Amino acid sequence: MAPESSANTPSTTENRGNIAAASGRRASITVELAERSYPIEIGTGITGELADVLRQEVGDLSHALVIADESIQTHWADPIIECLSSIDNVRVNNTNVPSGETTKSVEHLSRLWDWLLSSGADRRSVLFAIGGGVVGDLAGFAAASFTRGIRFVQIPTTLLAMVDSSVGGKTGINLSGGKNMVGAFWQPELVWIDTACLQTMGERDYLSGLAEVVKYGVIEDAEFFDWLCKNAASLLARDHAALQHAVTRSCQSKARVVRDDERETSGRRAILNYGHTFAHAIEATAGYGAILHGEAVSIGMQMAASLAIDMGLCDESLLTRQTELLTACGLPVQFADADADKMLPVMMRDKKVAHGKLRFILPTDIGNVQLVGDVDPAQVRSAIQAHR
Ligand SMILES: NC(=O)c1ccc[n+]([C@@H]2O[C@H](COP(=O)([O-])OP(=O)(O)OC[C@H]3O[C@@H](n4cnc5c(N)ncnc54)[C@H](O)[C@@H]3O)[C@@H](O)[C@H]2O)c1
Ligand SMILES: O=C(O)C(=O)C[C@@H](O)[C@H](O)[C@H](O)COP(=O)(O)O
Ligand SMILES: [Zn+2]
Repeated sequence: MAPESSANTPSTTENRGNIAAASGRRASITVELAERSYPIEIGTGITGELADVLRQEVGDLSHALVIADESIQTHWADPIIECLSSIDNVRVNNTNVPSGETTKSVEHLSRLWDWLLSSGADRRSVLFAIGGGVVGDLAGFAAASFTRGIRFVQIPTTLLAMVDSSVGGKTGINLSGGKNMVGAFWQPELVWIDTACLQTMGERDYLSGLAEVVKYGVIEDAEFFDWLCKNAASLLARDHAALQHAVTRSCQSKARVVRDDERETSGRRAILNYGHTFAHAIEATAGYGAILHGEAVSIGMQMAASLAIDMGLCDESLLTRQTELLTACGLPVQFADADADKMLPVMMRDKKVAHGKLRFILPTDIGNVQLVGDVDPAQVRSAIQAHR
């Protein structure tokens, strides 16, 4: 076992303090990245406030290119388009992509490039991604690559996208052999989170988002982990106040980590990958979409915790507490079809692999993780077997 970095820094008042009340109803968090800094605005039923925020945050807006998940076009994208059209001298084009993980593909990316071209997009145009993580990742990469980069705005409509994928600028698509294998770091101009969207989500997709919320508690926010243990029932009931707190706290966590290591070079940002080496292999081997990303992350965090116990990094009580919280959140904690023979070759393509060696984010206690290299593949197999 080789701990490569103690990837955590203690939480301080300073780095918890990046939140401000933007209005009576909205909270605002800044992702501090010098000239690439941008706000995350969080509230419920706030579409009426978007035009003013765009005037403030996205200057020189004359052409909006709206890419929305087809299933939320009427309910959530149309009101945004109405708002954009109400801004003086703004031309709006709109297209849809199909729902589901298989849309994060080179075929859909290529169609979006052609659509951008035929819509007359130029370097002053602004792309709006409305939907879950699939749309955010795909449309974000279209923005990163079209004419070598145009501005974009993230309008996440799923819990997972609100707490994780819309923030931090990781964009990309899948290859059949591996998740997110082609992409770019490309930060948005603004993340606009209206938690009202969560009320129309299907149960399975909604619960999937809770896995990434639990992740923040384990990797760097023990106090939030305890809050989640006490408030899981309110989150399951989609209580507005509980959601506002969970989304805000998660975005604060993500903003802190991204500020400290935007491009995952120092090891700090890699903590957001807790459970993901296993999760991405589960998703790819099960076939994209069969197991949702958050479900795979839940199972992957269990496997990572078992690996950490086996390596003497933490004790059993961590796994017990994590299992209890994930179960209370209605998430799976095992995967009967997990096949180490199929998963290990996929895991070797993980982006944390260095010099041909697997590296994992492993917990030492709730709120603390380490980037650990040179792990014995036999122990990785045992961790997979432990959660079948
Ligand atoms: N870029 C990042 O940092 C990052 C972080 C985490 C996850 N991800 C990626 O995000 C993806 C998963 O995102 P996801 O969970 O949002 O999945 P998703 O985008 O597939 O959305 C889940 C489902 O919810 C539907 N939907 C969206 N909004 C809705 C609403 N308000 N009401 C009803 N239905 C709605 C969609 O049509 C879809 O069927 C994965 O590809 C994962 O790899 C990226
Ligand atoms: O933002 C990050 O950094 C993350 O790792 C967040 C993860 O939840 C997310 O699933 C991400 O897409 C995984 O990135 P990858 O680099 O392992 O593909
Ligand atoms: Zn993830």
